[in-house]
Amino acid sequence: MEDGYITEDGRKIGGVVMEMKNITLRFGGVVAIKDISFDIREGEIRAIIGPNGAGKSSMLNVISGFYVPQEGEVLFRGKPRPQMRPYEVARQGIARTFQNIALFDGMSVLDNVMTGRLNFMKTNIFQQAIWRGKAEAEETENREAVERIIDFLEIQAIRKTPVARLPYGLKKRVELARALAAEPKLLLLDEPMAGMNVEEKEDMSRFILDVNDEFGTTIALIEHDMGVVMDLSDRVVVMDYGKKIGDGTPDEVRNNQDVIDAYLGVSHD
Ligand SMILES: Nc1ncnc2c1ncn2[C@@H]1O[C@H](COP(=O)(O)OP(=O)(O)OP(=O)(O)O)[C@@H](O)[C@H]1O
Repeated sequence: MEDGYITEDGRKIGGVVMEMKNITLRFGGVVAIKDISFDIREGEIRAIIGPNGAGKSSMLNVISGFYVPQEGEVLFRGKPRPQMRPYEVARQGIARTFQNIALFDGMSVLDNVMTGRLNFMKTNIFQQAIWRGKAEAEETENREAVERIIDFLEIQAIRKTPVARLPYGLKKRVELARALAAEPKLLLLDEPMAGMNVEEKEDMSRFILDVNDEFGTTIALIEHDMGVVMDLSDRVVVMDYGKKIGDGTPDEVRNNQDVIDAYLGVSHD
């Protein structure tokens, strides 16, 4: 597994992109993450699952660089990473979605997805005033990239619709579109299927698989519901009460007694 592995469906998974080494994260007296280690490989769909309060969101925030753990180390492409501002995270090629949808409600789908391109907009307002041609070329390029993503996620019909008018499942898809507009190498999804009905979950699963397949995007996602990620993920980390209780392929994890107990609510301390 040194340099990667081949999945059952024949996809090549590369070397380690991100490594979490003995991470411990505390909030005052609460230990949200206790001495957890795992890695994420290039091209992989990696899920972190666990019951309520297991520490998944905290872990996603450590991966994204928003939280710095009190103990342990996060290596991104082999280098330790410091706490970072959101734009610095974006420049590293990392984009994320949020559990509570974070879109601009009054703006159209198209404009919301455009905000994902901010890092590609090089000309500033003064350059735009004196050098209109360059600004226009840049705008065209960004619009084309956004339209491609809108087509890819099959949201053409709602491109001009204000986000506030959309049903929940579509809002989640628009959020995914905005994250993709940043052309991330690593995409972090925060409970992408939470609150969705069965059909919406199936759609979202298909889009996640398509994104990974089409763009080769490495995807790390956290999810409460064990069922939905099993068909989707290459490898799964299972957390419970801040600890890692399982890590492996979906089949390995499904048959792990600690995992079964955690999901049935059996205490194991
Ligand atoms: N900002 C914070 N301040 C204090 N405690 C926190 C904070 N964030 C999380 N916690 C605590 O850390 C523990 C792990 O929470 P976390 O939100 O990471 O779990 P989770 O697995 O994402 O839960 P859920 O599935 O309910 O979203 C919980 O006990 C929670 O109360």
